[in-house]
Amino acid sequence: MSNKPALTPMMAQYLAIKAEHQDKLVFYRMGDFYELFLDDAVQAARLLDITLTTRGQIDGEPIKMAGVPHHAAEQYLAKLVKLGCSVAICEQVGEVTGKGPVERKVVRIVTPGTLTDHALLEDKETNRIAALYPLKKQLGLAWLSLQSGEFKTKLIDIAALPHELARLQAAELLLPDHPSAAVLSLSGGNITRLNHWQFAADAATTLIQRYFGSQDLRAFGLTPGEHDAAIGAAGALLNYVQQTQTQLPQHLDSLTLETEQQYIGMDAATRRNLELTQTLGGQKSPTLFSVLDHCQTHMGSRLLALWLHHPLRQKAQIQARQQAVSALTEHTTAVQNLLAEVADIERIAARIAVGSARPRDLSALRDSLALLAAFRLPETARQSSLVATLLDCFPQGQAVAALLQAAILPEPAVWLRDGGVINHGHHAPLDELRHIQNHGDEFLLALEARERERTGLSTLKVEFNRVHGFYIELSKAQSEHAPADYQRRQTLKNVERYITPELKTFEDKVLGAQEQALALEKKLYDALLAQLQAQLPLLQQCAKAAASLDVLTCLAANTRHGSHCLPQFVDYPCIDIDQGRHPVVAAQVRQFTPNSTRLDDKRRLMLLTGPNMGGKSTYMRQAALIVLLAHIGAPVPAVACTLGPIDQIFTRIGASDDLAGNRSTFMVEMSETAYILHHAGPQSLVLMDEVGRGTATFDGLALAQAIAEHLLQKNKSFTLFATHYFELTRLPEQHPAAINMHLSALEQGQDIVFLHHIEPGPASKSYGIAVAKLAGLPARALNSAHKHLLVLEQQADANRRQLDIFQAAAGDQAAPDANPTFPPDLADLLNQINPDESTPRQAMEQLYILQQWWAQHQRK
Ligand SMILES: Nc1ncnc2c1ncn2[C@@H]1O[C@H](COP(=O)(O)OP(=O)(O)OP(=O)(O)O)[C@@H](O)[C@H]1O
Repeated sequence: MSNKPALTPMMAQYLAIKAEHQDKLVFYRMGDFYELFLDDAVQAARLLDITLTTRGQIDGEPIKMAGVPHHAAEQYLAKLVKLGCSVAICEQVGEVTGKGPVERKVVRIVTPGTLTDHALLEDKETNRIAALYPLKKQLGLAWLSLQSGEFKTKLIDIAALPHELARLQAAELLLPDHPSAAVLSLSGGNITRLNHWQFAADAATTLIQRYFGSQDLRAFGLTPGEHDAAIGAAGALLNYVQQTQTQLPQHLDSLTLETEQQYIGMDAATRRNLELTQTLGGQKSPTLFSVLDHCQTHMGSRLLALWLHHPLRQKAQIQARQQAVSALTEHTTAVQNLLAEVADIERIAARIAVGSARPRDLSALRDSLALLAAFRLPETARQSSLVATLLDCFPQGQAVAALLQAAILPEPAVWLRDGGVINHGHHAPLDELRHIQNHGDEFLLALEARERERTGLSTLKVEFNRVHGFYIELSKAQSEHAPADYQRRQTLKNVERYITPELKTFEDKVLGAQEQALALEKKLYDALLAQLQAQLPLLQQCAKAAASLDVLTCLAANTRHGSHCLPQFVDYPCIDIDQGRHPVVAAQVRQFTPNSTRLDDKRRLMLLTGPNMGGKSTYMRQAALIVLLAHIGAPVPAVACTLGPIDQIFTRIGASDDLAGNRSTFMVEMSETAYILHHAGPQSLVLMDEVGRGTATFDGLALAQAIAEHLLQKNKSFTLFATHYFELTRLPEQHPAAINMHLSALEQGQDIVFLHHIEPGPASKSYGIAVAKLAGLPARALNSAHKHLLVLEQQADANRRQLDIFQAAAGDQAAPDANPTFPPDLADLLNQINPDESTPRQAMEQLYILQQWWAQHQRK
């Protein structure tokens, strides 16, 4: 017989629950605490910095334990989820019987991608969960947001995976636990592996059809066989949500199949380089989003961020937004004043869907819906059919507002457990319980008066004591006249005490009133949530309409700062920006110099030169940001703007090491460039900033030239190509679709003044030392640099003169003589070259000469 002490029933219960949630931390509810045991306790104590204690023993070992108070659990959950942990919340669900532990059940699993509590979410960010499913040659990607109800799926190319993930920024990624997933080579992020059968297309089809009550997936644009990987990924997501939320929330949008034609494509590097919602340094501002976001609601801000990452390609959709922006321009103040009072209906709806909405959520929802329903704009605003459609959603919220007005107190308590949430007059039994609690004295006085009158006994009193509760008291003398319905409760020396059925009922009511009222409020509240759950589609529609109105109004209001225009879209190839400004840099400098950008079928590549700090990067990004803004329907910072069809934006800007990915600066630069050369087309906008500078001068120059030529000849994309290689400015001589432009600067003595103005032709100088002076290089170092420069220039002149001797013989480098004559001795030729002191251009020329010398001597 084993002499090990048996597990306590509670520990046995805990271990059984833990066995089903091995990969999660289990928060096990005990009274006012969530307790964690064993390894969970050790991990939580470390991650949350909470005390680790012990309690009881298993196999002679003390059981490690750590706990967090129930009322503060959210902040601990937030921390754990941020660290990538998933937590199973195990609540007491049974009655306390005194026999064995109370029944407990996991009621919810909190994972990074399925959060709905607002304490756990960033206000302005959309929390998404995604699933990936490689199946044969397909790769399915599905994603959903439990806050917004967004639910989408698509088939993607494996090469596009990093870019899709950069776009979605999913908080959690589901993958099948199957060798086929190894091809995805994902690193970082919160990855949850599921049994691969959870991705099976058949089961997924049934689940999706059941959820949406549809007969067929074709309604969603999904064809079995053709889209199996996308269907499987979507099914795995639904299944996971069902498991973690214990039931499927009813508010998911109908599943949509996303196609490549919908949005302008941007790879991960482009989203990063354009600093749409995050700076290159990882901060939240200054970014395009931070500068634009004057939305009044958090749901508006989230939608704006979504739009920035999803520029539209369909002209009709963009123009509908443009018309809405124009129609709202006159009404921005009225709309913004309204929206400033509107709560985050989208997130409240999500909390209603999962049953976790709090009383203050419902009062905020009530007030917001009522405000929206009462809102009117003049007819002129409704000339935009989009604005009219959005405004027409709001009156539909009136019925829910009325329901909540009737059901919820004007200012309900924060917590349902405290009571004081359900309105007076909503439910008669609750009113009565509250009346008893609040008006017990009045009842007793009235009862006393009534009984005295009925019995005619002058000593009759209604009293209360802790031991005997309520009673009617009569003097000994009058007690013999007590009515028949008086039941004796206590006999004292001079008095008799009685109870009546009415007083007994009252006593039961008063003593239990508070408890009963709380229980009743909870029941009524749950019933109200169930009623609201039936209205979720309507709530989400109102939320989406309010968010869209918020973004469109924000875009309209932004035009007040400096001149903006609504771009015109044409069907021929062109990017024509008149006097454009960089929306973020312009908001930061005192005076911004506007610049125009003109590219068309005949001018496809602009070679940009100019001093460091001259504004090349700003100019290039400005063009991309204006194109992007134009495609979300926003007014752009320019005097005029005409755009032909654009399908993708690519950027190769700046150099950064990807040490985690084991790629050097140059490797990153070249793999990003390779991606562009493989994917850019004639409708793409490509920004290339100083490509080639990450390697030796000759290699860099040669690569830069080859890349520019590839873009001109093969990709035929619209390209802005900034470079410090002056040799490249010869490109337009061979390629008429290339043009030279430069950012101008003025020299004043040893100083430089940047004009930041774009002008035709190549730059004449690089002004590196003047910029170094601006950067604060010590005077001594600057002087020394000047001297070195002088020597280098003199040597270069000398070299040039020597080269000129060759050139006299060799002819023009651009059009080499077919039969130049050279000195017979190679040593002579080589002696005249000083590699340390040659400029890249001279070095190239020298190479040409050597090559020709060699060719000539081969022939001899
Ligand atoms: N059009 C403009 N008007 C006013 N200020 C500008 C303009 N363009 C750029 N600037 C200012 O000049 C700074 C440098 O610009 P930018 O980084 O674009 O130069 P660059 O030519 O790319 O430099 P480098 O070659 O060193 O990368 C910006 O941070 C901004 O403050």
